[in-house]
Amino acid sequence: MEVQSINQAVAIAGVQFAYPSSSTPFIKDCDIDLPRGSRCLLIGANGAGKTTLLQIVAGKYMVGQDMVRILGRPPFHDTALTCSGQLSYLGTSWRKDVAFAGYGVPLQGDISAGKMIFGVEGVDPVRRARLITLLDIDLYQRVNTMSDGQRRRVQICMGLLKPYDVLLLDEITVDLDVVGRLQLLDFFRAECEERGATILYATHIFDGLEGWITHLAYMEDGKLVKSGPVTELAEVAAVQQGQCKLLHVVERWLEAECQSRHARQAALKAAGGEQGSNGSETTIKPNRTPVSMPSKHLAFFR
Ligand SMILES: Nc1ncnc2c1ncn2[C@@H]1O[C@H](COP(=O)(O)OP(=O)(O)OP(=O)(O)O)[C@@H](O)[C@H]1O
Repeated sequence: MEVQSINQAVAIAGVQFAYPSSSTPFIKDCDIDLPRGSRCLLIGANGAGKTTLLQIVAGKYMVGQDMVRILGRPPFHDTALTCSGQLSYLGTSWRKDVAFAGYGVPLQGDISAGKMIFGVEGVDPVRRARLITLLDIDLYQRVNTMSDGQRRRVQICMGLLKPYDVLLLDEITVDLDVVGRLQLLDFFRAECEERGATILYATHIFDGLEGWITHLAYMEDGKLVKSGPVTELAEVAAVQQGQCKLLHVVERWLEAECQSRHARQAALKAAGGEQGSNGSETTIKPNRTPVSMPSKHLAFFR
């Protein structure tokens, strides 16, 4: 890998990763360069590999030291990156991990939100107060009496208490109401513009993201098929100029992906074989439409 510019926050180059249950790499051909201060939207169909890629970038899986660099350092090998909070990951597994291990406080327990939030040491009180207000947290409410969305707000608050340089978000706003989500997006934008923080955000909810994102990365079956600054992606640039909706652009990409998968499967079926959605293995993806299942299962859906 070339020497990284000091302005580069995230550098992903030639990353390859296979889950232990598979002999072939699922993640491949993924290159992303994000300068400091950027906000990159990571999108793709269910099962495309967004969470896997985010977890690789978060240093949860080992890949070659040159394949992923965060602030010039390899996240799996350089554990100080995550321990210091410079690299932070908030996602669905974070919900499970932090619920029982984060800061030694059980998030499902009979404890007030305030006790949990104020239990985190070394926090700037101004930042903490700003987050509590922003996320509209009732400090006196016990977390075991909270709704999913309220508990989610406490989790997000705790995850953002310490300022990060690079933040990885995996569908964290899914339980939030519309206003809460938009306010959080504004907070993130300010973090990027004022402090030079960098955000990589995987989501299926595009509301409020037009004009928010600076970069986009679209994954298909473990590969990045479109990525770069929004100004360099013609269809997304049109979104930024208000000519169309991001939702509709992504919908077109997903439909095209689906159609080409079906065409591949039909061709294989005609040739007498069976193939999985990535064209290399025979699999059933439970979150795909029935049409993508091997032909022997289609009978159930006819
Ligand atoms: N621990 C694991 N072991 C083996 N395969 C896994 C594991 N975790 C995920 N996968 C597989 O990797 C693929 C990508 O999953 P991943 O969760 O990264 O997708 P995603 O794009 O985040 O999907 P979604 O939008 O549904 O959250 C899927 O086919 C999934 O079944």
